[in-house]
Amino acid sequence: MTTTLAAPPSRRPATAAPALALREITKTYDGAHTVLDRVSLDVPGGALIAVMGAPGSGKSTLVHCAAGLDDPTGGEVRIADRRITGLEEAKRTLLRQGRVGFVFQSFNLLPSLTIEENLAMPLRLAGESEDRDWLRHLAERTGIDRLLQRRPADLVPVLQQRAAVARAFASRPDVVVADEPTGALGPADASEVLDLMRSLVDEWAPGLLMVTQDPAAASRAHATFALEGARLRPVLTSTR
Ligand SMILES: Nc1ncnc2c1ncn2[C@@H]1O[C@H](COP(=O)(O)OP(=O)(O)OP(=O)(O)O)[C@@H](O)[C@H]1O
Repeated sequence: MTTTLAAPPSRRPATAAPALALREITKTYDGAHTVLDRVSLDVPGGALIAVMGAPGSGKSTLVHCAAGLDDPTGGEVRIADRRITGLEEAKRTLLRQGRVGFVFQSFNLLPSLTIEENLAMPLRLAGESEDRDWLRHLAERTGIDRLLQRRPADLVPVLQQRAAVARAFASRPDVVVADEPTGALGPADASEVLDLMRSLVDEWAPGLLMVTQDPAAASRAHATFALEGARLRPVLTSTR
């Protein structure tokens, strides 16, 4: 089953391909342990899609395959209609660096760099020139503009995650993937970060795929799916 959602208003043309498309993705470890079984999903630009699942259900595997960090055993992943599956490693890395942003549970900011340098890193990796006006705007929009010369360890967790969210959007990616983005935060801080991610998706219109065990996180999504028994099924939730 392919689940297609009507994209909310966005700056992407209505005819554009989904920001992220998973087609019949299968992932089997050690030739025997099937974690994803013919999973299909469209993430349109301007949509935040949540996938919930118990520990060990395959959420990280899904994110890794979707973002081109890992190749599925079968099926196809397309990012803005460019196939990422089956590409040789160097080409896959190049595509990922330019078109995919990442938010992790543990922030994963580079500790030796300032926040400003962390924000600029995706542009450098993608071989783009450092657009200082854009980075300044990004920092203001994510509420970290006064912290650009600090290092990650100087910031409380919620500000580190704000900076990580800013970094994820820095290269103006087609798709952002978030793996348990609220897992290291208390409820109030989690709510703040979720509101930020949702508002950036609404404003800048990448697709955002978030895997989480947190029902509060899923409540910010345009649509929610459950990963169970290696399959995805839609979940009815009230969205905000
Ligand atoms: N590289 C690997 N080699 C073999 N098995 C793996 C590998 N990565 C994950 N697995 C197995 O695949 C299953 C799904 O793991 P995954 O980390 O994707 O689940 P998850 O839902 O993200 O779990 P959690 O919420 O605990 O992080 C688990 O049984 C795990 O042990």
